[in-house]
Amino acid sequence: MITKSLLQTLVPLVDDLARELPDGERYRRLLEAVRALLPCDAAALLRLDGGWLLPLAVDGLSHDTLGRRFKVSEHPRLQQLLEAPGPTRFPPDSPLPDPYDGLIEGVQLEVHDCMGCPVLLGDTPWGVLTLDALDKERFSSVDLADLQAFASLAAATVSVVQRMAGLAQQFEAEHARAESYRALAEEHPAPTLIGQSPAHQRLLADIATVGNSDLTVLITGETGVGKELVAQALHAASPRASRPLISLNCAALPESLVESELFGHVRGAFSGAVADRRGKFELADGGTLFLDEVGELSLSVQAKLLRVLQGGQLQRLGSDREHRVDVRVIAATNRDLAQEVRAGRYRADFYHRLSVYPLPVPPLCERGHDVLLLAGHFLELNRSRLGLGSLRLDADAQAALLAHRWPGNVRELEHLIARSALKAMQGAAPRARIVSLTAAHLDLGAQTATVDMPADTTPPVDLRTSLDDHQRQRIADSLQRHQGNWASVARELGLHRANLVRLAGRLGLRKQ
Ligand SMILES: Nc1ncnc2c1ncn2[C@@H]1O[C@H](COP(=O)(O)OP(=O)(O)OP(=O)(O)O)[C@@H](O)[C@H]1O
Repeated sequence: MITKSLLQTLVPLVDDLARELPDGERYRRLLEAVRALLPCDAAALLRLDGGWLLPLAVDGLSHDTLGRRFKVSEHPRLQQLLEAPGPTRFPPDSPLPDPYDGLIEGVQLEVHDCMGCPVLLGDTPWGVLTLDALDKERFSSVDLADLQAFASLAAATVSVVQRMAGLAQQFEAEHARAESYRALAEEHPAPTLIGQSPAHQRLLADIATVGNSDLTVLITGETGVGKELVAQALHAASPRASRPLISLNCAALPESLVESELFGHVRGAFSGAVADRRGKFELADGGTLFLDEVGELSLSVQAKLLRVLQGGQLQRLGSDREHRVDVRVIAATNRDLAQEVRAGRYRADFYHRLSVYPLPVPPLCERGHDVLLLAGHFLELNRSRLGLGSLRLDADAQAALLAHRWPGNVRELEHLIARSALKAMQGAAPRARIVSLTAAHLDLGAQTATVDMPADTTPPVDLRTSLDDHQRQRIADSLQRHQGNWASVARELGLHRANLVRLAGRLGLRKQ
């Protein structure tokens, strides 16, 4: 039976359906209403994507939950909710692990009462609505029909969002992915750029604007900010999405090989060329070519590339035949190419040809609380990899993550979480269901303090010199820890090996 209070809560939400509201706000209001009416400590709305459930909105759960991606096959409660025809309440003594154990805001406790309902668009599962409480009998008086009413409203909200965005095609694609989620034993969720900060929103808007064009894009940004993921997102947003995205890391190959990798070669073009081979340009025909670390190309390769970009024609090494290619180029660099041009190390014409649409990716320290969402994403990956029930952040760990400057950006965070998860697991009680990461596991204090509070007891030094000193010290310390293994040092510091080697050369730690 529909009660008066249910009606009073639902009517404003029905009104919302006909109003212009940001998508996030719609979902937030829905969950707020769920929490106002049903006696839960947390509620979440998750969207199905292949074999994964992605939280779209959470209320009462720690902020990092929004960045987590839950693999359905690893979370039996979510799987059961998704497959049920209607609402399910789990028995309070159910032995099944709860995906939100340890994630209820502000407490480290396990969830004790849990219910949820599939959200269906037509007959197709679109996602789930979940409710959790910290004590055992909280939901005993809840009428499952109330939960069903909210799930139906969630479905209506989703339909409105999709129609308003004119996403008919995406709607079809999502249906296809949702339909076959059991068949999709995917190891990783489709790559998504995680974040909600204003800087991140601007990046997404830029991707949407230029993605749907054939313009050449130059993605810039510090090491580890996610330039490669941005390139993938640009390709996915383009009319070439169903065609190949071919990548070449320009820093990883010596000059002679870069040319043959890019343009291909014919048999006998050089010793070792035992057969004709197509280059990346030909492989990317009709699609996109991603040139990573494009700042590392030599002047002579830049000249050859420029000719292909201008004329759309190339010759394989050792051949005089011309091949016509239709390729969109996306390039990325962490160098300041304008500065490289001024220093005579980069061709001005090539630089201008590449940067038709310059796309800067903001450093992590400018993305506010996105660091927690990203931490949540990496925590869930590590939870799964280590076979843990739950991997959560203590409040002091969250504060430490927010205070750190992240010179190695998202990659540094990714490696830090992997390292700290291992430490936390080793320190936890055997077979602990919830493992908590503390600030001590993250061990960021000294680094954060050093960056935040430069010592002022010594005579003043310019910023460049003090930065160099700091970097020299960190690399030297890490080298000692890893017995001189440069690959391990690069991993620890969140740098590409080639960039680390170059930096170490400049700092006098290694012969150039
Ligand atoms: N917004 C994001 N959401 C999820 N994962 C991200 C995001 N940004 C970066 N990552 C992850 O961080 C790691 C580093 O990202 P990526 O390799 O794209 O950085 P990059 O800028 O290309 O680095 P480099 O300059 O060193 O080549 C990858 O594992 C990537 O998946």
